[in-house]
Amino acid sequence: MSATFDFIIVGGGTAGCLLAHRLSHASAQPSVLLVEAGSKPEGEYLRAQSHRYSPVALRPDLDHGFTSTPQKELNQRSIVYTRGKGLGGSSILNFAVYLYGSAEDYDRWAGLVGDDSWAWEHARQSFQAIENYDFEAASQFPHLANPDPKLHGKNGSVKVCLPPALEDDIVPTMEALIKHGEKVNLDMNSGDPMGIGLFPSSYSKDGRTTSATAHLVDPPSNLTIWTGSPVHRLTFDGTKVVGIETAHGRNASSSKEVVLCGGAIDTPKILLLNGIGPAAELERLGIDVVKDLAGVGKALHDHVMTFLCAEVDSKHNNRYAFESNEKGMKEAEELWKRNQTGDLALYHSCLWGGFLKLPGFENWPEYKALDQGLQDFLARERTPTYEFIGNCLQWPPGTKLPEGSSYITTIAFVMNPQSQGSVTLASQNPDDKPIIELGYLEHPYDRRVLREAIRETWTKVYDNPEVKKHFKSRLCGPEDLSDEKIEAFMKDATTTVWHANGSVVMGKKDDPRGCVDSDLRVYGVEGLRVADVSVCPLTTNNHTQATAYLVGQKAAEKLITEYGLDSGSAAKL
Ligand SMILES: Cc1cc2nc3c(=O)[nH]c(=O)nc-3n(C[C@H](O)[C@H](O)[C@H](O)COP(=O)(O)OP(=O)(O)OC[C@H]3O[C@@H](n4cnc5c(N)ncnc54)[C@H](O)[C@@H]3O)c2cc1C
Repeated sequence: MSATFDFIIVGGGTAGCLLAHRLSHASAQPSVLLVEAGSKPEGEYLRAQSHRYSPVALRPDLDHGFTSTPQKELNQRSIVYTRGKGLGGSSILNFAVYLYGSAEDYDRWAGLVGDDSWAWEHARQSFQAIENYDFEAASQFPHLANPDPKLHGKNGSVKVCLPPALEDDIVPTMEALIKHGEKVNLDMNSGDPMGIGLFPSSYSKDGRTTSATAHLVDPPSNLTIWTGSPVHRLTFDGTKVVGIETAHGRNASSSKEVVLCGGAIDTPKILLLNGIGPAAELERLGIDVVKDLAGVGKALHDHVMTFLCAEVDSKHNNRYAFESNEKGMKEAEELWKRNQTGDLALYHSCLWGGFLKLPGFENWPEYKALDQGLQDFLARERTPTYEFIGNCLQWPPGTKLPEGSSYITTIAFVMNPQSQGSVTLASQNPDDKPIIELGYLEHPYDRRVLREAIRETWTKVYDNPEVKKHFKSRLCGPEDLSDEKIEAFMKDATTTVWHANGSVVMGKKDDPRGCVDSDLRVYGVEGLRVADVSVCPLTTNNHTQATAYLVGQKAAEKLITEYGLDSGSAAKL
């Protein structure tokens, strides 16, 4: 006989751990089962700032190991599609940028789904409930970062922090850009992301916060956690979901609901395997249809980016000298282990950049061809056309530089991508990886944005006189800034930001692509909700972990209120 829980959460990732925490701490103490495919990750190297880019390489066991189909617009390249596996999900191995998105995103989200609880004013309160913002770090650079404490939370579990120290080149480079006309944004998480600024991150002086380190410390006795347990089957009573079965045949029943938090690739996979999706597609694979739902696995959206890297003289910065010095690196590891200080707390601890408009975008034919509602949204003051990051890993990684040289890596991103991909099943075997078609750059608007964003980023940073005087050579970038050369470069260099979303999209009842309603209930199936970034009806203008936390928080607020689990919490909505 299987054990029965009030709620079963499938996927202990970014959204899933937060949801498990909130539900299990509600005053009614509902019984909650959290079922995670991967392990409970341990290990010091997941923790230092400098390692923000390396968990995937160091711990392949924490990655689901997906690869996309060959991409038509990217010279038929396939993209390695990392997804976190283990308690914490993708928050274990993401690059830790912590940005909310624009107020415009949430207001548009609310409008698209017809539910004000997703609008900015409510989203802002939910963001505050999630975070524990460290203001001390910011106090050192008040002209570059000065968030208003009233707009941020102190009582949440996700530690959000501005960098406590900056590498040598960051302040001068930001100041050089500001001198040449860039607006500085003192709080990138105010709902207005426009301008350049220091990006907060989910690193604190204690290291990386994952959703598991934030939300699963000391779990209460009414929260049961199964790891190493990929869920393959949903169990049904007619069209009502009443439980789950894992790959190893372990069963559990739900007396209230099952909530899928498997992320933008696995959640549609679980639905499709269990007969919820486009009927014709399921029948072709011999899967019995429980609910014909055309949008499942469709509308996959993602941010794309290209790295741009230049060799500079080492008077600009000494990142390369640090990274290429094995002895210094070992000492830094020792120091980090001893007291979380030293070079590993400095190098790559800070990402800075900007969310900006591309000049003249309103006149592009690619913009004018979009529907009017979208054009209006893109034209709003707080909606960026592109993002750039001002310093990142050396690119291509491992490039050897002569003594006296270092590097600056910038990144250009497309915001509000219009290209669409899909997640479909390769077979009815749950062990088979799904087919991930990303559709990158297939929409002409995205190609235009990326082309102009590359030109703007390159010009803004490398042609700035303060940077140019240190410039030595191009390590990664277009041969020149003509349309032709940039477009050729895009085909070779465009890659993912791993922000997949929208594959089980939230929509109004009459929206043909809608899979869940604004309370996250799967249309036409009782007892089943989805709470992860697969529900996003638009790709928010940020890096998506904060959006995942927001969806987890909203799911908790809605379930707690609906089931009357915590009388005090109703006021929060
Ligand atoms: C390499 C990388 C870098 C990134 N960098 C950033 C960044 O710097 N800043 C930022 O904001 N965002 C970043 N992101 C994106 C961000 O981390 C994700 O959008 C977000 O974490 C997704 O959260 P989620 O809850 O939807 O899914 P996830 O956090 O991926 O959680 C899904 C969970 O479900 C589990 N699961 C899947 N299938 C099953 C099953 N059948 N049974 C049981 N469990 C299952 C998975 O193992 C996983 O634990 C990055 C992502 C990656 C991969």
